[in-house]
Amino acid sequence: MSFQVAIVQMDIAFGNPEANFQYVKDRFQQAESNKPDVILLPELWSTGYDLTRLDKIADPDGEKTVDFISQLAKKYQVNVVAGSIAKATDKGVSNTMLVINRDGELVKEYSKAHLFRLMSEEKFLIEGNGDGLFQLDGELCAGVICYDIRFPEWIRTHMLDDTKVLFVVAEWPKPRIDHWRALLISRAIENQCYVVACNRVGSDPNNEFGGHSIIVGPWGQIVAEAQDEEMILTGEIDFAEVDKVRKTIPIFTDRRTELYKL
Ligand SMILES: O=C(O)CCC(=O)C(=O)O
Repeated sequence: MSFQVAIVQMDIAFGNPEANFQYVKDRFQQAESNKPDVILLPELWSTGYDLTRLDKIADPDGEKTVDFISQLAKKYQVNVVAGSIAKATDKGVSNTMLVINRDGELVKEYSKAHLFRLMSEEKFLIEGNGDGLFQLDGELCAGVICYDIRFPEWIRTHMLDDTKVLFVVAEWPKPRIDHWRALLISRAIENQCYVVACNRVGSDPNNEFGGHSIIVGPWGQIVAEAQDEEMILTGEIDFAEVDKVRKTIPIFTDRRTELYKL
C-alpha cells in the first residue's frame, strides 16, 4: 500500500476566508494531474492568525468548511487532511484539523492540544483534549498541529498502534525553521514512520513564515522538501518501508516502559 501525497504550501490571505477558499479550490484542480491519494493544507488556512477578529471570521461548528472540502474531495476522489481551521463552538474557538475522505465524509476532527503562548494562542483559542488518530483507505494515520511536534510523548502516544504516517499542519515562523526541520526528522526517526508536513509561506502583521514543507521517510530520509515559495509539493509514501525499518531496528519491542517517567 502506498499514498501519493500533495502538500499545498500556500500564502494565506489574512482574515479573508473567501480569498483562501478560492485559492484552495484552484489548487485542488492543479493537483489533479498528479492523481494524489491525500491532499494536505496548512494550519488555520482559511483565516490565518487573525486572532483578534476570530469572533467574526471563525467558522460556526466548521460547517461551511466541511461542506466546501467535502465537495472537493468527492469531485477529485481524494482524501483531504484539511489543515486546521478556526472553529467556533459553544465553549470558544478551537484550532481544529478536519480530515475528510474520498467519499466526502468527515472522518476526524482534532483540536490542537498544545497552544502556543509565543503567538498568544491561549488568549483566543481553547485547547483540544482528544487524539489525532484516523483511518484513510484502511491505513491508520495520525495528525497533529504545529507546536504539538515539540512534544515527543504526544507523538509517541499516536504511534503505539502501528500507525505508519504522521501528518503535520503548521504556520511555523521563519526564524525557527531549523527547529521545524530537526523536530520533524527526529519524530520520523524515533517513531520509524513517515512524516508529511505542510507549512505556510508569506507573512502576516506579526510573523514571517518559513515554508519547507517536507516528506520524511521512516529512516529519516528526505523524500521531498519545498523551499519558501508557494507550490504543491508531491511525493510517494510506501507503507512497506515502515515495516522494513521497524523490523531492522525493533524499537517498539525494545522499549523499557517500566523505566520511563511518563
Ligand atoms: O514551536 C514553534 O516554534 C512554532 C509553533 C507555532 O508557530 C504554532 O504552534 O503555531
